[in-house]
Amino acid sequence: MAIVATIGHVARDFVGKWYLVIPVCVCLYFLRNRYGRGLRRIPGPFLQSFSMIPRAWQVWQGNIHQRDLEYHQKYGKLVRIGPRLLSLSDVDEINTVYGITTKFYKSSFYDPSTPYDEEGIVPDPFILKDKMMHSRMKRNAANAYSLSSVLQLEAYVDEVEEKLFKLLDREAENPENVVAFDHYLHAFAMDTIFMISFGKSLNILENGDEHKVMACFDTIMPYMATIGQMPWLHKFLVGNSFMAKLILGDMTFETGLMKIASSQVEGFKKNLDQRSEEGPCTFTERLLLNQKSNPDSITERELITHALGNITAGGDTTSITLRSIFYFSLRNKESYHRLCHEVRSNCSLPVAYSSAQKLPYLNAVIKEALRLHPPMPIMLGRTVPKGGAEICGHYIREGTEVGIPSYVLHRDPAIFTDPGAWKPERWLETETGKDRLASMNRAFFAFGAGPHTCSGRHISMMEIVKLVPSLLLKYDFELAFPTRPWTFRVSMLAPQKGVNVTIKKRV
Ligand code: HEM
Repeated sequence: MAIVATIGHVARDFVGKWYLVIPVCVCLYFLRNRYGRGLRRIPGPFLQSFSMIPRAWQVWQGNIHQRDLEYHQKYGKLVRIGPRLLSLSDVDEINTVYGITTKFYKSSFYDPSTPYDEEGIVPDPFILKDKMMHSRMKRNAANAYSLSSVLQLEAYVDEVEEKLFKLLDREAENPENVVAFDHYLHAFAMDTIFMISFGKSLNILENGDEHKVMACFDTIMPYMATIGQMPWLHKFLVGNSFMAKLILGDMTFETGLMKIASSQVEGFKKNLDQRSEEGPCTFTERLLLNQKSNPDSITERELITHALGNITAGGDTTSITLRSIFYFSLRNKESYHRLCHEVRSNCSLPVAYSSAQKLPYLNAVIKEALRLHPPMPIMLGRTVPKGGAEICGHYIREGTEVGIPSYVLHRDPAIFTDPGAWKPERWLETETGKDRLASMNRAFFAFGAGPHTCSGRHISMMEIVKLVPSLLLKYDFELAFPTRPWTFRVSMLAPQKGVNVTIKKRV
């Protein structure tokens, strides 16, 4: 009786203090987050287990790669970084989370990256949670990304390279000129990927960003990464057409870009009879040929989605890698000279992919650039499937989000000795040994892994393997401000600024 009376008193007091209802509910919600998600025993920063707000704020600040690295150094391989969010840095768990047969699926982190059109969600493989649909789409475009198709795209890359060389020749007229190389490499990569995909350059190199493609990515990437931490907010922001206009203004590149893309596709369709599988074919023509031989395999909407997806996924990532290659090797003179020596003794202009791809040190430099500064350094979120899963010796409930940040995994000192240092030679079997190289390759995560692994990696490698030797054959480079480090802000990607060089023409 006494207990009932006490409860009655508390309830009456509480009803009188109605203004406490909201704070009490919020506190209960935070406590449930902290203690009711089955992750209580997993170490991590204390505050972050109560709410996703601190994590979202950290991502917005742009240095989440550094924070995650510090957390893993302090707490170990498995860190709780949100109420239902775990960061993993364990090469042995790549297969569990990302492997070919895994049941883990893309988490809601990708929701703010989802494109919509008048028919609803655009089926972009990058964001698809539906595994059946994802594998169907990927299968039907696989030959367009294959190595043999990529070899047919070389001529398109050469055309954009010529434009770049003309501009750099002009810059080199005065060897004292400070050249914004980061911008040139970015414009080159955007023009090339559009050219490969649609057979026409965006011509950013010559005309600047008139379609606002780069500006749009610069705005949307931090949004995607930040709101990806609290994806339910997306429908009130860019997921809402009124708010999207307010936030993005006229920076939706899709209209201008779609116009060019659609007119190129119409042109290709008219001339498709003159094209054959043997090529040369642009990416879009290859998909149109697939459609012609099996009309049910790919719809027009999917075809455009694949091709426009290349622009979103392939322009910034490739230019980030190019910048890293030049920045790191120019800061390490010995490495730069070794690279120049290899290229200049084995290649001639115009550089063919088939010959340059055999250069061991060039390949090591590219891999080290992707290790030290992975273009997509953040955690690639996946949701634990029905029934839960065992990760790093812990049982993790279904619905929990987990993921590996490549920036952290690539700095695991147990796998990479002196992990913060630029050492391309670590990737040479002659200098590292077979076993160690195999374990490093297992931990190389710049392109992701499993069914969602990067579709365009061969395309990107072809561009890089052709361009870097061509530039080194034509010019001598030096950093304009050798003691001034580059800057970068991490969101979905990690685009750098401040890669300024001086250029001397050689040939
Ligand atoms: C150095 C350059 C590149 C890097 C480091 C890179 C990195 C990545 C990563 C990490 C993923 C996996 C994302 C995830 O699991 O959530 C991915 C997916 C993807 N990438 Fe790349 N990428 C590069 C270049 C390209 C290029 C040039 C293209 C297009 C031609 C491209 C097209 C794609 C596509 C379509 C996906 C989605 C694949 C899927 O989910 O099935 N990427 N990329």
